[in-house]
Amino acid sequence: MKKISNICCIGAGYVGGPTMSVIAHKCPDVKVTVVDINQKRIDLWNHENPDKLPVYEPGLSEIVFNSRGKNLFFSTDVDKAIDEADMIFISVNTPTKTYGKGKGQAADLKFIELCARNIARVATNDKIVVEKSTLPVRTAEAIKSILHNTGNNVRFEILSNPEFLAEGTAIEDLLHADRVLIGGDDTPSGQEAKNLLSAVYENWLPKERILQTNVWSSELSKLVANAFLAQRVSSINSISALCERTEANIAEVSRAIGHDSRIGAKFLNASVGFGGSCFQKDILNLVYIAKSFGLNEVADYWEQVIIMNDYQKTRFADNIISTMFNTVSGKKIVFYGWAFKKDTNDTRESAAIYVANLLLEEQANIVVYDPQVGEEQIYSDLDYLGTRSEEENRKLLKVTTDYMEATKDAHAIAILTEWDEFKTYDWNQIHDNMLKPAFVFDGRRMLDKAKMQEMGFDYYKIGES
Ligand SMILES: NC(=O)c1ccc[n+]([C@@H]2O[C@H](COP(=O)([O-])OP(=O)(O)OC[C@H]3O[C@@H](n4cnc5c(N)ncnc54)[C@H](O)[C@@H]3O)[C@@H](O)[C@H]2O)c1
Ligand SMILES: O=c1ccn([C@@H]2O[C@H](COP(=O)(O)OP(=O)(O)O[C@H]3O[C@H](CO)[C@@H](O)[C@H](O)[C@H]3O)[C@@H](O)[C@H]2O)c(=O)[nH]1
Repeated sequence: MKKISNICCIGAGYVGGPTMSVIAHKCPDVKVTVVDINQKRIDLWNHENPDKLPVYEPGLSEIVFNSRGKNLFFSTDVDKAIDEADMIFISVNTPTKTYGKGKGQAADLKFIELCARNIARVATNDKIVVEKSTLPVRTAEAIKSILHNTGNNVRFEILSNPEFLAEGTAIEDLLHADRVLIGGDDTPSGQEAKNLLSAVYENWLPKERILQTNVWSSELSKLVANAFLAQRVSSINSISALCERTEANIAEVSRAIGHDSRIGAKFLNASVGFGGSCFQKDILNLVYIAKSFGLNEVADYWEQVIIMNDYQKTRFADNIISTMFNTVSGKKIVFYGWAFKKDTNDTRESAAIYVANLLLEEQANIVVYDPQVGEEQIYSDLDYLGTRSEEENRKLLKVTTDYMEATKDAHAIAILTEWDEFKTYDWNQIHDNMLKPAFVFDGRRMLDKAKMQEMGFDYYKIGES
């Protein structure tokens, strides 16, 4: 095999869709087919209206519409795409297990195993199988074992190529990746496979940004990268609590420490807590792996990152309750934002869900506005927690598409996502609309405190007293 000409990706989600679209865009000679068992998702990827794509990412629809039907295809015919491909990416979900051994911590690998078995069943010629999903260290071992025991003389080379894109900036991150990590065996065929995958990325990235390692280092590095990033957020959030008691200002502290080139300025924004489908899941996975090797101190060390994040979400909700005279029962609280960060429609593990849940426990009436997240998703997030009946959730929480109307007779506004548009609102009018005192709880540190106070708001910003 001299060059890859046919790629299949199993899993058309937040990673598979954007990643393969960029590969197709940058490698016009390679046919890329993204497959999924979810017919609805595939139909949306094939939709004629760019606003209907299942993933919202700035710049994504342009790239999809450029290549779709030429060398980029979305399909539910998984077997056909596997059969035709010389390189198969596995990009399916690997959520935290909700049952059995490792429940609540270990990664659920059932979707990965199904993919491996599917490939083993269908493949008739040699394939390179690439783990794109985030996986516990040594998962490639299990995939290898399934693939190598088919008895049909097909040779498989397994590579680990974890994805580092962040949602909201996926296209930028893919086009200008800091690094691409490729883990594979040091055998001649392993080396050849690593080089073939590297050649795909070299179509748009400088070679020195493509790092090759063994499979296990690659698998583990993905978990460690997320753990380090999340740890920074938890670290700064822990200090935000201290700032609120001491008249120190978290923005000034972040700036002061971030100027130290050894610390660096990124990922030091205090917030209502990190969300997203990855940070918590991957740290829990790291904790589980450490425990399974008897490394309890290592496990405890990383678990603290999650404990601090939970504390930050609870602290935010508690502060709303105590500031509003220790009761929010029957009070209208408007949520600006539900997504776990701006520029995405993804709500997985969003802090908003947990803050809402805590306030609903206190019988608050919540009205949610998010520019990209719809009613169905918001109720499904809440119902999933199972805290109260579906009827009760719909009675206590409403979803709106009118951010201004929502503020009429509201007691408070809580900012949960840092959507840029919130800065452009007519906050004077919002103040007029609200009951007084008009509370704003800024969980994303978006607005100018002095101006908000001048307008008459009772304004609370994370990390400032
Ligand atoms: N979301 C991110 O920003 C991000 C970034 C880096 C890495 N990751 C990792 O990438 C992986 C995928 O994440 P995601 O956010 O894209 O998940 P996702 O849930 O959005 O998409 C996964 C897709 O895989 C499909 N699928 C599951 N089993 C299948 C099977 N047997 N055959 C065909 N399709 C199947 C599902 O229907 C779903 O559409 C995870 O391991 C995640 O940890 C995610
Ligand atoms: O200074 C910061 C930075 C981030 N966050 C929050 O942290 C969460 C995660 O943000 P981010 O990392 O930007 O988005 P993700 O899409 O979750 O991306 C992370 O998780 C992906 C999935 O594994 C990795 O590929 C990325 O490299 C990694 O950044 C969000 O809720 C952010 O609001 C903060 O509160 N403060």
